[in-house]
Amino acid sequence: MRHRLAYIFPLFVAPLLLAAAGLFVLVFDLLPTPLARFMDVSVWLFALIGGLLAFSYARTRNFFAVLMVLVTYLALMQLVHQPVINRTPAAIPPELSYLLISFLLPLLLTINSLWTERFHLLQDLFLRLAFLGLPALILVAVAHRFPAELADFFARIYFPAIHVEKLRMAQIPALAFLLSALILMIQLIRNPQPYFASQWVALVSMMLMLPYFHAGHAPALITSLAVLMLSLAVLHEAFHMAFRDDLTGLPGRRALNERLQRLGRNYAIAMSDVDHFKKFNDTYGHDIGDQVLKMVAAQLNKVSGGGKAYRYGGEEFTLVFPGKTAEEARPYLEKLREAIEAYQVRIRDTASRPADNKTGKQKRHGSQADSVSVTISMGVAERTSELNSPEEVIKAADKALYKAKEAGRNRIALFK
Ligand SMILES: Nc1nc2c(ncn2[C@@H]2O[C@H](COP(=O)(O)OP(=O)(O)OP(=O)(O)O)[C@@H](O)[C@H]2O)c(=O)[nH]1
Repeated sequence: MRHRLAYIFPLFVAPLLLAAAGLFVLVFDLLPTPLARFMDVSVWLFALIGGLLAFSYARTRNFFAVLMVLVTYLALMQLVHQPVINRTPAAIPPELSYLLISFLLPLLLTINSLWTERFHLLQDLFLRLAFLGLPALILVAVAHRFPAELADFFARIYFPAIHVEKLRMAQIPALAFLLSALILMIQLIRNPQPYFASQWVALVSMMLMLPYFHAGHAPALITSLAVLMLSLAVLHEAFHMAFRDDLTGLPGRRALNERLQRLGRNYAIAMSDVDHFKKFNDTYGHDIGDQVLKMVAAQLNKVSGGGKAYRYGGEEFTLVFPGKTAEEARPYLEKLREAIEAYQVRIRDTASRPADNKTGKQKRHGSQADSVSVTISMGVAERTSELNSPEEVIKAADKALYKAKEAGRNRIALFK
């Protein structure tokens, strides 16, 4: 859980900074006039950029999140702001439109984010449009036919004891926002992706903005920022895909190559490899092999002493220690080796457990029931006058790793 939080926290940085900047500007009324005039355009501009980015990376989920935030803003302006402020006539009473908007936004965003991209791009777009448009159309039709009843249903305070007046929102929409925020947070914890973090912040920002639909440039500014967060999430995800290893979440080979180009004059590099992993895979199956690789990666990711872990490929990992010699890096590596040796991975994949109950019981017997462990070997080398490029240091670390394997595995060898 702790290593998961370490992945999740950075995902919030950009969206929270944007939200905080928006709030700061609004509270202290700092929006310069030329920029304020740009606000109405910026909603469209950011939505266009976000939509195009999402579309070109085939992220239909992001595309619809951007679209829904944009439609929410337009509906708020046309169906609530205009009739209330400019007293233009409206087919549905603006109070009811407001209630419907504040209910539909969290509902549709949640359906959209629970729905993973599974189909062909156009098929997915069409299905989403139909499934997300349908509840909205039904509610609009009911609103035309029974406006008073629907308004009463949405605006009624069902539980006065837990009503939060400060939210300035009826209980059903508030509950929809709360549930949506909860579901998104669970999705984020289970699957740390920039999309969920950005959508969470965008959702909360939109929720806080809705009651201020009449307040100058506030709706346009907050909507622009929400769309910008969702657009940045697409870029962040593209970056993740290119630089992060999908299985372990560690930076991958490409990120390592980038890092190697920026190392200074002194550094140590360790190559580490899971011991007898082929046999492990053959015994427990590839899925449990994957679970073990994730555990190894999570442990290596905790490296201290200024080191950084990368997945080199397969069951091989690289640790880079800028400014350290191999001897200086050794104690930090030793700590990792010990932690991995001691770690018991619980086997969650029931399919790969022994099928018959008797064998299963035998396997589960004893204190180590349903868990497995592995060891790793490491080879370390440092930059010297003979090894003066990162590639040469990696080759030397690989040679040392081979020595560690030959010497019995579950140990660290220094290149000499
Ligand atoms: N489950 C799983 N296995 C992988 C993955 N990548 C590589 N492997 C397996 O890792 C194993 C590596 O085997 P070897 O390099 O021969 O290592 P070994 O001989 O078992 O062990 P040592 O001699 O101790 O290095 C192969 O069986 C690969 O299929 C992965 O992403 N997931």
